[in-house]
Amino acid sequence: MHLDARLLAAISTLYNIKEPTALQRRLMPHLMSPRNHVVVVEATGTGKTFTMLLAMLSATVAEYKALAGEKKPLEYLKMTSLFVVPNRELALQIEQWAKQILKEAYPELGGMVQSFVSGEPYQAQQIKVLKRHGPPAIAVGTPRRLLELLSDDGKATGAKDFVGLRRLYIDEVDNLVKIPGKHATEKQRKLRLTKPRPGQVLVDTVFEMFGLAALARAQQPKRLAPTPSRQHKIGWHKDDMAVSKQFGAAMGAVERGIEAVEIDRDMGKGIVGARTLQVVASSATASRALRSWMGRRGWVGPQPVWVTSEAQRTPPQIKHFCLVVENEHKIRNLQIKDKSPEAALARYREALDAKAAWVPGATPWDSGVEVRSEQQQQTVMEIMAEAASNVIREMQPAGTVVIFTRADASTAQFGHVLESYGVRARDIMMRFGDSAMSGGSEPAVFLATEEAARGLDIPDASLVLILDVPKTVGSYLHMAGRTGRCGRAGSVVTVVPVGRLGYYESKMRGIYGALGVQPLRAPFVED
Ligand SMILES: Nc1ncnc2c1ncn2[C@@H]1O[C@H](COP(=O)(O)OP(=O)(O)OP(=O)(O)O)[C@@H](O)[C@H]1O
Repeated sequence: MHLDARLLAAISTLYNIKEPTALQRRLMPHLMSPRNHVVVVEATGTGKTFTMLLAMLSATVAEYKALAGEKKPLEYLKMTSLFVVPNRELALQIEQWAKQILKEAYPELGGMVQSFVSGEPYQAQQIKVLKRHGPPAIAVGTPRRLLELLSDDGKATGAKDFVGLRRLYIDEVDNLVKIPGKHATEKQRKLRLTKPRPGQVLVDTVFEMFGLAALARAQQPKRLAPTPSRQHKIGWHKDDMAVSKQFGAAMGAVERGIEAVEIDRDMGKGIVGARTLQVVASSATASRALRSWMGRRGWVGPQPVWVTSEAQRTPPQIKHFCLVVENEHKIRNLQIKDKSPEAALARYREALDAKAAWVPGATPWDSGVEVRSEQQQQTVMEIMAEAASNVIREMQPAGTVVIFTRADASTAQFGHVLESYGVRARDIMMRFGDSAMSGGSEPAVFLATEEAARGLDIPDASLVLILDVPKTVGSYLHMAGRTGRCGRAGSVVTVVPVGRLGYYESKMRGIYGALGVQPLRAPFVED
């Protein structure tokens, strides 16, 4: 199957995309083969999400044309593709891309895509669309919201709609399932087993519904919808444990479902050429543990196609800087370790002295977020805001700035403090409603949290500021990856407190080491 020519013309007009990237050349043929399950693990900003959407649109347009050509009712095109993403912002972005592309290429198919996310005014709009037009061909949504709708068969959508599902695309898969890491405690592991994340529940539920619906279709065409007691059982918000207990059976049901679809040669009446449910999972960070977990669970079948390179997970053109706040009056560049034995001995002596002189809670940096007093939090915010405004002034970014705020400060609170330092910033969500972000020549500045910005594409982002110690290497990689998109230049400045006995500073060294990147010295800061 080839990519639809009108869709290609549209992305050329809209985004000036003329040539496929190396990743797209490798990935697209697999996405376009419905029998292939695919796992994509590539650096941030390489076009994974965009390519998945393009394949989904192209396949759906082809199915639309086939049905229209045979004068078959278009309702068979309901819920053929499901795009699951971890956050509302990413779902809205994908929907926006899809609507822009369809408006340019196939204006009559604009209603083919609908996002399903939590919060108003989105929920009211979704229900209105579902009531008026029924489920869309392509649903893009967050797990929690999709589960709510799925378990609400009467009002919105339900298992019966899944008989036609052909594509299940899972973006940022590691964030959706969050399997316990290498160093997780026994308690954390148990908790995740008994309380799986909504993303995991959703995917397992979809498999089950798809399998059961296809099976029911093959055997008892008139009884597709699950019984009310069954609907209750699969309701996430009512009893997620009940759902998790059914997981074991889920994949078996899918296999049987697939067989049933295969046996039902007459499926052409309802589904154009559907034989299997194609599953595609992607992320810039998918650990070995996650990959084997997906394999064991059968999410991507026994032999998925792996599209991955051993290249750096962080784009090589991104420049990394790290500033360390020692106290209210001193900020400096991260010290790069001299690895000689003399230097190691000197560091050891310094650490002993520092330990002897250390007074618990003496500075805001010493205490954890949860025990920091209000006054201390305010001090930390002031210092970070001042540092952020200085970095923006000194670096003079050519494009948008994205600031990741500290975990203990709400973006609204921090925005307020930042404004007193002359930087007008808005929440990242505002990007969807208001394009006139910056006044005059000032760059647009957005405030974000790690969770809300996962996977977001801000093509002209040229500076990312991380005002906290990233939790993990993966956290840093995804935050940093909001810049340097698709080969463009970008800088990332992380501002961290020195931490108790230099702990945060050495954590940053560890992160850079794990990613194989060398932080640069910011010339505007004295060492
Ligand atoms: N062939 C191409 N040439 C130039 N730009 C492209 C091409 N294909 C996609 N792009 C652009 O590249 C960006 C890709 O963003 P996308 O979100 O898909 O990347 P991603 O790999 O999913 O990133 P992340 O890992 O951060 O989620 C988009 O702005 C898109 O317009």
